[in-house]
Amino acid sequence: MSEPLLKLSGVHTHIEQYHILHGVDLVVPRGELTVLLGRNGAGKSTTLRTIMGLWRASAGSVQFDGRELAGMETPDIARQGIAYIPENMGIFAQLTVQEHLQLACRSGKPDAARLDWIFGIFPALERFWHQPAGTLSGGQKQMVAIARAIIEPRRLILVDEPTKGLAPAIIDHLAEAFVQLKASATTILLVEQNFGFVARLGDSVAVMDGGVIVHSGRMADLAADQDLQTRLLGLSLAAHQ
Ligand SMILES: Nc1ncnc2c1ncn2[C@@H]1O[C@H](COP(=O)(O)OP(=O)(O)OP(=O)(O)O)[C@@H](O)[C@H]1O
Repeated sequence: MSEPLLKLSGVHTHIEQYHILHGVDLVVPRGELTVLLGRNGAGKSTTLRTIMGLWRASAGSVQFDGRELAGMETPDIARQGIAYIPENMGIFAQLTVQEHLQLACRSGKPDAARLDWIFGIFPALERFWHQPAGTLSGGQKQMVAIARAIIEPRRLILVDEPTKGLAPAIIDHLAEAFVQLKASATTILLVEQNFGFVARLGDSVAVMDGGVIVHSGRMADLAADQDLQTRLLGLSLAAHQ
């Protein structure tokens, strides 16, 4: 098997006086969609922010294609070809869809073929191209956030709970978008709580609890094993209620 694209080993993160990640070991294989599951407060968002350098790892290593990211500044991490879509999406209400995508291009102008590919995935973005993002629905804003992340080719995309607060029809559309993104050989690390959404999409899965990874394996194995789901997802929920 080839070396994973991203590998976290023994990562600890402190936020002020709080010790949040307690030695995270996580492997993200190349070209796959890896899902990070776990209850609220398990440390999933902190893991993504630590990879991006938005929180500093206090110990451990974050290897990206053999290069150490821990200690690097966030813009340098992004320059490795890593995009991050935070839970709040970071959309600017006054800027149009066009302006969001232009700002995300180093050349200031999206590549025409790439833009056509994105419009194929999200036709609504072409329709609302000149509209301020503040006037779009939650699902359409999520599409802007994803489009902005992939307007230039990326090696790894980190996505934090893209389905949160979205209607089922929009979630189905997003699932289709992720299928197309995967087909373009982009590696994806997706944080989710919606198991139905990711059970079909994920290649590999890791489950977090209490700031550590408590399970990792193939998503197909977890999706087919009710007992394992209950033990990992149900039990961890019950234990913390
Ligand atoms: N800025 C902060 N200051 C202090 N504690 C924080 C901060 N951000 C997160 N935490 C704490 O870190 C822990 C992990 O939070 P994190 O957001 O990583 O969890 P999560 O698994 O992504 O859950 P959620 O789905 O609720 O976002 C929680 O106990 C949270 O309260």
